[in-house]
Amino acid sequence: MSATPSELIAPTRDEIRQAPKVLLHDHLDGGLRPATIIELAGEIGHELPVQDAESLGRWFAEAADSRSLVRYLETFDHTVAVMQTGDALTRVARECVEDLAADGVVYAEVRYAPEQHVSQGLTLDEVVAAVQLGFDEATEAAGGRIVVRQLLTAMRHQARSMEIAHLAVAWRDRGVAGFDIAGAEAGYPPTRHLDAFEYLQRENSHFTIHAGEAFGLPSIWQAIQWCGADRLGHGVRIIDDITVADDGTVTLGGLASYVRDKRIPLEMCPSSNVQTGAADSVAEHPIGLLTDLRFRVTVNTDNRLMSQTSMTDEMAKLVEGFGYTLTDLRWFTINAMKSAFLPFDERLAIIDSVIKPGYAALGESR
Ligand SMILES: O=c1[nH]cnc2c1ncn2[C@H]1C[C@H](O)[C@@H](CO)O1
Ligand SMILES: [Zn+2]
Repeated sequence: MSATPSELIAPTRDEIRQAPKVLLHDHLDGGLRPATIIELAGEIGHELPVQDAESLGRWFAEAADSRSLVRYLETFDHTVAVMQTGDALTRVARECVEDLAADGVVYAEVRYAPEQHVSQGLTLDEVVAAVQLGFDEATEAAGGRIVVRQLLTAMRHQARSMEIAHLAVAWRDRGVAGFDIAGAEAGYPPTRHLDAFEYLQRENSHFTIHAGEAFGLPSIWQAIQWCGADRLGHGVRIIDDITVADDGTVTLGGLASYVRDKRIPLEMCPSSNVQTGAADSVAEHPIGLLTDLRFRVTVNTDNRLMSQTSMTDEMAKLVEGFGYTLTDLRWFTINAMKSAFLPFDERLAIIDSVIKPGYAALGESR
């Protein structure tokens, strides 16, 4: 069978932007517009390293470009500082959805840690409500072009995961689709929060765990085999359990086999991984091999501000690095939608009525 043109021709940036995209791993406090940070900081007297929006955007990218997750995470001090009131949270949430919709994202799960937004007196409940208000306002304004859900994150070095898990369950029918843990990985294994994960499992809830980013296989193994994670945030170090011989023969270890066999979704964030040192470049990112081996790979932004990126940018970089076509981008997108923490019928509806027609309109119809 001869290849169709879309299988041979690299999609243009404009085609990638138009194509429906699904985002499962995006931090609310990692995606603020620089101009918004400056305005909000001015209102509360928070001192920023630089004063104009363009330099601030550059500052975040350069400071995050540290080859160290711990140093990368220090940049969040400034974004979290300006997200301490209901109005600020609602604004940031609204702008996040506006930016994602303008980028052609049709479904997004956006995460943040409610416990980091209570320093000026908001309750955890008020934090979630303020974010939801922003999401609701923006999705309504977008006229149904985008569906957005919250994921509530607990910080792995803190001890509030059980509270946050309860919060996620309490908000499950009001816009919260799941739970996550994030923050410095080395020294803070997922099993530290085992009680929260066991509680969520008993509640039939969904959760993902940042694992296999700044620490290797033991973290992934714990996340899956002890904690029962539905998905892996990054999971890029699963590559350590795969060997490729000189003749090209690939051997999967027990954990890598399990992850692939069980179709455990990998929330891969190429640009972020280059900044934290988890990968040397996007073109050398393990996403290439993992895609070839048909792991359940998804493409994500992680932190649009710190990486100065978008879903279109991440996909464009992968197209450049690996020669991916619209067929591949559609595969990533359907993988992501299948892996969403949304009820099955709603996932299917978006695949059938939004994603497939969207790619077909661009000439990708298989
Ligand atoms: O890539 C990441 N790995 C671990 N933690 C992260 C990453 N990106 C953001 N975070 C942290 C910093 C944020 O303040 C927190 C909640 O979104 O999650
Ligand atoms: Zn992340």
